[in-house]
Order: sequence, then structure tokens, then C-alpha cells
Amino acid sequence: MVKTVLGVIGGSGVYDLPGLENARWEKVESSFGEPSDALRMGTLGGVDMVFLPRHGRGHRQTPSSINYRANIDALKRAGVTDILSVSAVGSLREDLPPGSFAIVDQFIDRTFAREKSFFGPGCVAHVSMADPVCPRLGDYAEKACKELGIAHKRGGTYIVMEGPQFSSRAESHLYRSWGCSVIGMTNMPEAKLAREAEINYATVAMVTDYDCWHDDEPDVSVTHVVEVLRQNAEKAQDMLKHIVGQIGPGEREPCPMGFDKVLDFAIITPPEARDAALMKKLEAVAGRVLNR
Ligand SMILES: CSC[C@H]1O[C@H](OP(=O)(O)O)[C@H](O)[C@@H]1O
Ligand SMILES: Nc1ncnc2[nH]cnc12
Repeated sequence: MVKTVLGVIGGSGVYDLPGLENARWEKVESSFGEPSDALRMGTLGGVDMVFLPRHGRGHRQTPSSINYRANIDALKRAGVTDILSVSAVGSLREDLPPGSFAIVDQFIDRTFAREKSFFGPGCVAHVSMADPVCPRLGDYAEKACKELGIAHKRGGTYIVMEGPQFSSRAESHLYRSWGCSVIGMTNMPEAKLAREAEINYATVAMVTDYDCWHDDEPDVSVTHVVEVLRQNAEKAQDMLKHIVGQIGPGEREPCPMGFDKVLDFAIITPPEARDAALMKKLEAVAGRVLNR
């Protein structure tokens, strides 16, 4: 049995987690560089919580300049077992209007200018990304949306673009033809790194716009995104409180999907061939398997 420590990564417009008890900002050092910000620690309904504003307070990091490895490593060092990402996205479907939430279950990673793995020369690992999100976290989010009357859809594919510019109209139509539901710039490599760190991950994607494919709706702009996000912020807080209520302060069964043990089968470099310096950097992310 394990006790949940819930990490929340707040995206655009979400820079704090109001209502935390015993709240404090704590700077956590990572062996992978600087995280986006200090971590906001505290409890909510008896559940240990760790909040990280993805772009930092003041929104200073671009989707490409965010140090995703340092962020996930810092959350791992803080004992986080599960991450809920709360992200702003554009909708690629008519039936996902601005203001609705998508509890996505797949990603297409089109990013190309980011560090995507904790592993590398001197310790090679390959984890499965077939099921990138944790269904148990998705269940909590879905139940919360249902009971709070938040318009939502369970399932769907989030396509991750490099940015920071928004898509061209041709790209937007292309992603629709691929069957994608929503588009954003941040959830990869975040979800991949969470998997490598054996942390359960799920995203609640808050729809802010119809990107630029829709004939009758305005093209996405930051002003528009921020305006819709402001309206959504309260819903997101209510949803988080509901999810925490479902998790509760007690212990729970280990991850039924085995995401908390993926490194048992992922590292291909034998101990005698591993690089000592990299082993040191990996102590938080992979210490469970490297030290035995
Ligand atoms: C301010 S609109 C574009 C920006 O918002 C989303 O970020 P996040 O996932 O952190 O909410 C999107 O991915 C872009 O980074
Ligand atoms: N249309 C869009 N494209 C990429 N990222 C977004 N974040 C919010 N809306 C977006």
C-alpha cells in the first residue's frame, strides 16, 4: 500500500494553488538543472500536495525553455507519486468548446527542441508510452467533472507542438484530419519524463479556443486564452478539491497499470557498463532500481 503525494503542474494562468493548508514555497535542487520555480507544498483534505507552476511565477518560461527534466526530477525528490497537469489547450473538435475540459488519454509528440529523457549515454532505458496517462487519475477527474457539472469529455488525443507560435491554418486542419482532439505546447516531454520517473501522470486539458480551423470562431490569441482561463480557474480549483476528496488521506493499492515499476524492465545497460556520473544524476528518478 502507498500514500499518495499529489503533484499538480499548473499551466498558463495557473500559478498557485489556493486553499492549501500549511502552505510554503520550497526550493528543491535538481541534478538536471533549474526547475521552473520553487515548489508550493502543503496539504488539502489531509492529502500531501506539491504544486509547480510550469512556466514559473510571472510566466517567464516558454514551452521550449521549460526544463522539463528538472521539474519532474524535483517533484520526484519531493516524494510525488501522481501528477495532475492542468493545461490550456486549443480545441480541434466542434464538440469541445472553449470552457470545456478534456481528460485526454493519448498524445502525439511533435516537439523537437527539448531534452526528452533522463537516460542517455552510459545508461540507456526504454519505457513504454503505449498508455501515457494513468486511468485511475482520469477516473478521479471524470467523476469530479460529472458531479460538479463541468462540461467535459473523457479520452482524446492531445497533439504537442513546439511553438511558441500558434499553428498555421494548414497545420490546424492537418491535425484535425489525424483525429486529434486538442492542441498544446507542453505536455510532452513532460508525460514521458513522468513515466521514466515512475510517477503516474494525467492531464486535464482546459479548452480556451478553437485554434484557427473554425470558420465561425476567432483565431486563437493570448488575450483570448487568458480571458477564458480566468473564467475556468474556479472550475479547476473545485475539480482539484473534489479529486483530493476522492483520494483521501489514507493508503491505496499500488498502480494497477504498473507505472510505478516501469524501470524494472526498461534499463538495458548492464551495471558494469554504466556511467558513474549519470548514475549520480539519476539517483532520485531511478534510485529504486539502480541501488539494488
Ligand atoms: C498562453 S497560450 C499558449 C500556452 O498555453 C499552454 O500552456 P500550458 O500547457 O502550460 O497551460 C500551451 O501549451 C502554451 O504553452
Ligand atoms: N490553439 C492553441 N495552440 C497551442 N497551444 C494552445 N494553448 C491554448 N490554445 C492553444
